Amino acid sequence: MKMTVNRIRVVVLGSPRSGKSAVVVRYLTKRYIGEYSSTGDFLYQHRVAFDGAVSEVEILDTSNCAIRGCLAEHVRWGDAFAVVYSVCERRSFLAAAELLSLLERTRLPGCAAVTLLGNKRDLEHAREVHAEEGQELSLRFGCQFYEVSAAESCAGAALAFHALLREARALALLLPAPRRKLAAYSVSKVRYCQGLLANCTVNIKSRLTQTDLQSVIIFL
Ligand SMILES: Nc1nc2c(ncn2[C@@H]2O[C@H](COP(=O)(O)OP(=O)(O)OP(=O)(O)O)[C@@H](O)[C@H]2O)c(=O)[nH]1
Repeated sequence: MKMTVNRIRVVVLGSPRSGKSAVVVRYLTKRYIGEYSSTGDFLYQHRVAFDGAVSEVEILDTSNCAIRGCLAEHVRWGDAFAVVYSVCERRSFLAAAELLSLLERTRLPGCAAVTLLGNKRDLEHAREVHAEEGQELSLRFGCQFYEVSAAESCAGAALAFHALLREARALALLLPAPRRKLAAYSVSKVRYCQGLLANCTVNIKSRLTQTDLQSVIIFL
């Protein structure tokens, strides 16, 4: 039997409409859904097994948190961060750089796993940010980097999240919790999805079947 070693909290940050929800749902359900509710944050729970151990993973898909004033709280809450931008929108890339800078300033160095995701790579004709620029930014901040397309395939999102979780788990094993956490976090501001995306079925503007929801518990 596999042993549960830890809980990993992942925060997904990025500009509005960069595709945060699309990437998260792609990873969790392997499905692409065109439109999502943008009214608030969603907390997803799932369980992953890799490298002979199980982790309980919480993924916080944020929306407009800079405007709503909960960004700092999210940054304290997370163990791992996926910073998403759209390769078709330079402004979202600059915002991603700001977010990486914020993470560097507010988290102890090397104490949080971070990945930079350039989404919408399927829209090559509308590209405004070259892959090399994403690569350079990730090197500057010492984080992982992937270009993905939530619309086109689930492979990129799965690879990126898997690598992020692996790094987060390694950090959790190496560093005691007080060094990773600078403050406790209240979940009162997020809609907590007990069970399998129970709340999200109402908010995602396309219906997920019960089978889809069950597939949220995935084993990598
Ligand atoms: N072509 C293409 N469109 C995408 C991709 N990912 C997301 N989109 C579209 O981009 C729009 C925004 O996607 P969302 O996932 O809602 O973006 P978000 O960052 O969660 O948006 P907010 O919640 O407003 O911050 C939607 O119309 C999606 O269908 C992608 O990989 N390729």
